[in-house]
Amino acid sequence: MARKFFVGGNWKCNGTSEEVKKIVSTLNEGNVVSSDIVDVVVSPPFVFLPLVKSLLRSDFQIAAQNCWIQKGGAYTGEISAEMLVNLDIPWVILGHSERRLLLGESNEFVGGKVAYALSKGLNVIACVGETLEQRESGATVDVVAAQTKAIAERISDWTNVVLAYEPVWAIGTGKVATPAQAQEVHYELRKWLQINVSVEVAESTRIIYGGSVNGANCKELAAQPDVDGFLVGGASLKPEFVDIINSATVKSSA
Ligand SMILES: O=C(CO)COP(=O)(O)O
Repeated sequence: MARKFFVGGNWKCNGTSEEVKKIVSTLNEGNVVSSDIVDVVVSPPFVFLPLVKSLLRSDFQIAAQNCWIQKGGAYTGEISAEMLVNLDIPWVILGHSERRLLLGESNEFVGGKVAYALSKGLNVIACVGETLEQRESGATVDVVAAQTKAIAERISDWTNVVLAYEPVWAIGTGKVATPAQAQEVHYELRKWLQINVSVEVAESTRIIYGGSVNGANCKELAAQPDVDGFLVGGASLKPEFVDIINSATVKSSA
């Protein structure tokens, strides 16, 4: 069965309520392809989740950018999976490289978060990716495999997981991976899933690419056989996000 194209917009730590309203109205007016061929999920900062939920078109979904590894409680500054469920937020991004690198989230910690979020009924966009140094030393596949393994060891059902390959050197740098570079790592990740999880999970799990995706480069990336969509940062705050969503047609017309 074909994997449904998936486009996530990670707004990161950006925006005022006025700006958020503007972004949402641009999306609401956007002429996008049918939700039969693409899942669109936008991820505002926590404080804007209710606002975005109240305004956003009903064919788009919402993700939080993180959640805690276990049940809520005395964890100052954290947001629990239970709270997201309570607010009817269906998705969460976990293991983003900005959290891994700036806040020291380990592979095991991210794996634990993915397992806990899934156990509470959330859908997870789980991020993996290598640094420039790791790429230059030839460690890319080992790094993303280790990150994926820490997740795979803790979960038994991949149905509600989207895997996002985001090479750190391509994030926010304007230095996008070439379609061949993205395809190579996506292929390796799928092979890893096939060998270490199952053929079915490898075939059905969406592996999306993130790192300087924009309206101009999305189509060529989308044409790669193992690229099932995108996780977009900077360009998800701009009108061109609509063009990125519509790159789903590259797949449906293939
Ligand atoms: O980190 C990203 C999405 O999660 C990618 O960010 P940019 O698209 O701004 O490079």
